[in-house]
Amino acid sequence: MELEIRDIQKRYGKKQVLKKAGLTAGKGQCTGIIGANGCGKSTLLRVLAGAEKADGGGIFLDGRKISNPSREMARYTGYIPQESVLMPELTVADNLKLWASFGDYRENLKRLADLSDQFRIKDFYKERVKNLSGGMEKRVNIVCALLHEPEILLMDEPSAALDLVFKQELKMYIRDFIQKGGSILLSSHDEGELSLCQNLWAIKEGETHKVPEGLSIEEITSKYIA
Ligand SMILES: Nc1ncnc2c1ncn2[C@@H]1O[C@H](COP(=O)(O)OP(=O)(O)OP(=O)(O)O)[C@@H](O)[C@H]1O
Repeated sequence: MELEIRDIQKRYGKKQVLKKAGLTAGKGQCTGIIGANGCGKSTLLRVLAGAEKADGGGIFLDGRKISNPSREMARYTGYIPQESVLMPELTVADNLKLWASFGDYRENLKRLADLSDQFRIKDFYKERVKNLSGGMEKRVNIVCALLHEPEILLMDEPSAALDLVFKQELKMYIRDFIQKGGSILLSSHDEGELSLCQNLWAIKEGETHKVPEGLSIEEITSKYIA
C-alpha cells in the first residue's frame, strides 16, 4: 500500500513544528526520515499513526484521501513509537492479550503465537513489564504493533535499546516485510537502519526534502542536519 502525505502542518502552542510536510512511502519499500533532534520526525509519525491530529494537509493511501485518520490509520498501520505502549504493572501476557483484543481477537492470537517465536518473547510472558529490560520491552512493543498484520509500518528509531543480535534480526524482519510488499516509514539517526532505506526524506525547518541518491553521510549531514 502506498502512503502519501501532502502539506501536513502541526503546531504545539506557538511552535509550528511541521509547516509543509509531504512525502511518499512506496509499496515494497523502506523509506527513511532523517533530521536534527527536535525537527519533527516523531511528530510526523504520530500524525500518520492517527495518534495526533494534523492542523492541515492530507494523508492518502493508494491515492485515496483518508478522511478520519485517528480511526483509519490505526487499521492499516503498525506504529512502533520510541516510548513504550505497555502497562508496567501488567504481565507481558496480559499486555499482549489486551492488544490482541483491539481487533479480531482470535486471528490476532494466532499471529501472536508466530510473532512470539520470531521475536523470542515467550520466555518472559509471565514477567511484569516493569521488570523487563529496555530491549525486551521493545521487542514486546514491536509484537504489539504487528498483531493486526498491518500493511504499513511506522517505526520511530526502532532498534534503539536492542542488542546487536536483535538489531540484525530486526533488519532481516524489515527486509522480509518489504519484500512481501509491505511499506515502511522509519525515522532514524542510525546508519545501519538507514542503509535499509531505498528512499530518504529530511525534515528541516518544518519542511520535507527528498534526499538525492548517492550523497555521502557527510554531505547529508551538512545539507540537512547541521
Ligand atoms: N506534545 C508536545 N507538546 C509540545 N511540544 C512538543 C510535543 N511533542 C513534541 N514537541 C516539540 O516538537 C518538536 C519536534 O519534536 P519531535 O519529537 O517530533 O522531534 P524529533 O525530530 O522526533 O526529535 P528526536 O530526533 O530528538 O527524536 C520539538 O521541539 C518538541 O519539543
